[in-house]
Amino acid sequence: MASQFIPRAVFPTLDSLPRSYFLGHHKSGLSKMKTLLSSIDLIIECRDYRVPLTSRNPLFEASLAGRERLIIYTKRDLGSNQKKADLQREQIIRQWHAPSNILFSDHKDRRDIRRVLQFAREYAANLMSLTGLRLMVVGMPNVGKSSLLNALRSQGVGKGKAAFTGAQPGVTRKVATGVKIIEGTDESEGVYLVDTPGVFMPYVPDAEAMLKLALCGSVKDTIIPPTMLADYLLYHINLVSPDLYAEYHTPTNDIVALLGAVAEQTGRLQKGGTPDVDASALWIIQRWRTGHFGRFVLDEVTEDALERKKHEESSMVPSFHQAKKADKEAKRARSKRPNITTG
Ligand SMILES: Nc1nc2c(ncn2[C@@H]2O[C@H](COP(=O)(O)OP(=O)(O)OP(=O)(O)O)[C@@H](O)[C@H]2O)c(=O)[nH]1
Repeated sequence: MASQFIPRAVFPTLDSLPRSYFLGHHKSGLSKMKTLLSSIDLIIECRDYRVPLTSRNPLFEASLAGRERLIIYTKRDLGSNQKKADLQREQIIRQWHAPSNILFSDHKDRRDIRRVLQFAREYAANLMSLTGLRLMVVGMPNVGKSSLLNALRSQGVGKGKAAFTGAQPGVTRKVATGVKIIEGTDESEGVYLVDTPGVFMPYVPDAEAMLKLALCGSVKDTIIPPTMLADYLLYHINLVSPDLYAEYHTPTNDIVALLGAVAEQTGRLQKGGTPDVDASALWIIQRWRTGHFGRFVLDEVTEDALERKKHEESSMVPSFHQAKKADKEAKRARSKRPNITTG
């Protein structure tokens, strides 16, 4: 009888992983956002549906505090199968934010985009501003801010793309000028949305959070070794169902074996026919980011987990200076150790 497959219950993360990705344009973008605040009526903060807790950036709390916010959990289509468990999770997230408004979105779903537009329309009507409503969209890198802006503009005023989007973080580098997403009426000028560059947090508290953010594409794919990231993905896939990669391999916790099989079957081979493990790892990761190998959430979303997160955050918001120092120390420690390999 074949032995039963047992997925890993925990993923062993390394303390020496980089925990910072706070770049120059993140810092300057955030300063610019602060200077614009007085002309902004409402902030739309995007967070990634697959990491609802981990993609909350404490920098936005500190810098945009006191401003009214609509939180939109983006990329819902990549984390939800629209099953009962998904709806329950969304309910927990709603309760977490109550009484604030939150929405979930898939930028290609017209109903989701209509809900955001409806919210903006009602907000504008309540404000009764003659000069129109100005919104600013903020969020971590690659969370889908520019895609949301384009979708709102397309559906709201029937116009084409106003912002570049891309699969890697950092496509938007500067705070843009507002683009119209809802036409004005005789009484007002309409609704404008300002796009901003993604801003990463100064320091990521634990190594696993960094792996989650990297897997969702918030940091460049060169920051974490691809094999390690693919291994982290395999750990999650196995918790959902190893059937998700059945066309490549039988259930396994061995990332090198899976990547070898993927390399063979997709032709990712180096000279001499050896498997190109890094290229295969990046391929699997990119496939997951486009909805293959399962749609699931990486954070544990339970009432207890939310409480724990709140507690953690209240006891720790390191300054940029502290974060840089901690990152330098981690880099020094890394350079003294042998290369990181997995499997
Ligand atoms: N499946 C899916 N993909 C999305 C969604 N929203 C955005 N994306 C994809 O995510 C990637 C990043 O989207 P962007 O809109 O460029 O993200 P951004 O937040 O503006 O990125 P920065 O330039 O780093 O600030 C692109 O490949 C988009 O196609 C969504 O709702 N569902």
